Amino acid sequence: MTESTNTKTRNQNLELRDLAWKVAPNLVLSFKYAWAGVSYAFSTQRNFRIHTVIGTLAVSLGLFLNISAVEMAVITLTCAIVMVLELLNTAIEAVVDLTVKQTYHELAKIAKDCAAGAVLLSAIAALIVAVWILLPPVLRLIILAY
Ligand SMILES: Nc1ncnc2c1ncn2[C@@H]1O[C@H](COP(=O)(O)OP(=O)(O)OP(=O)(O)O)[C@@H](O)[C@H]1O
Repeated sequence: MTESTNTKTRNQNLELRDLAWKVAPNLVLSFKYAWAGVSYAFSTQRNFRIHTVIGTLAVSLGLFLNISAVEMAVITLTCAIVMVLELLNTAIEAVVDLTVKQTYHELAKIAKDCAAGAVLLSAIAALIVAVWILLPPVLRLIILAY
């Protein structure tokens, strides 16, 4: 690709970006919009609230049990992945609804089902990780108590 073709493509991309209703002019506003996305998901998506509560409980339990730094990192990352995928699932649902409105479309179904499947797989993985890491110290604590 020549230099002029590169410049032309870059200019076309910038023009397309101008089609956004609003572009964040600075970092603070970028954070504000990102936080608005998280707040929206929390207030409208029951699953996101459930994952937030379970994630907070898992991380708190890890801190309480004084597990190792690596184990703590694995628990935190696994919980974060579930929540990140839930946010992406919400974003995909919104874009699909925007595109097909209230009409049935096989591709809309595939997009939504796959996005939901991604959340499901990550939640199963998170459950396995939590049982693997948190269950042994919890059991030890129970055995010590009796
Ligand atoms: N426009 C559509 N065309 C075809 N199928 C659709 C369409 N909209 C929704 N569906 C089907 O209905 C299911 C639920 O869609 P919906 O938009 O209600 O997601 P949801 O229940 O909010 O999902 P989640 O619980 O993951 O947030 C989808 O997984 C898909 O199978």
